Amino acid sequence: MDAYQHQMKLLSHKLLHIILETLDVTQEEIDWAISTQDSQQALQLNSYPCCPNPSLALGLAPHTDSLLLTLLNQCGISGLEIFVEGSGWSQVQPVEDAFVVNVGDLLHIFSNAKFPLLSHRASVNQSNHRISIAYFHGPPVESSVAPSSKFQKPCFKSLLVKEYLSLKAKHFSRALSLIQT
Ligand SMILES: O=C(O)CCC(=O)C(=O)O
Ligand SMILES: [Fe+2]
Repeated sequence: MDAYQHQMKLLSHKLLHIILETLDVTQEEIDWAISTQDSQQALQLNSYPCCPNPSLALGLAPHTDSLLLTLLNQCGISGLEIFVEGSGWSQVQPVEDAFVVNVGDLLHIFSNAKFPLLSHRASVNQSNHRISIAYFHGPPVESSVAPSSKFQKPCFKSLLVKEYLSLKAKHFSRALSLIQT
């Protein structure tokens, strides 16, 4: 598990570098997102046992991920669903040797909403016990999050990362609207 987490950390740093370069942000901001000291990282193992009637149950309720970036491994069994405006919930089929990369709330804020969030959930199935592995990467909890300084009209207020996370814990999907300018 430690080796897996280490590889996820390296991959999330590489991806964030590429993503942030497209925003043309400052080196200081890149350091904030990727800084190795005090950055948040967590590996979450999700376990969804078989369910006799999947239409009556959900594995994981709809949500957006809170940190900057998530690397999700579906371990070969489908179950992840995303909400697409206009067409509703649709399944994300697992692709061999590939991860699902989710933009988290903090990256949405930092990109001044340029990178959209996708609400997602996990369904259960009758025949397979499903496991998924989510790796979450975020900046230090004591740092501040705000739209990058390159945006002249920030659409979110600045606040501490830990303040945003407690707003999210209390207000779930309404947290973002509470910090809109
Ligand atoms: O199990 C899945 O496919 C989704 C997991 C997830 O969204 C999460 O852990 O945040
Ligand atoms: Fe998630």
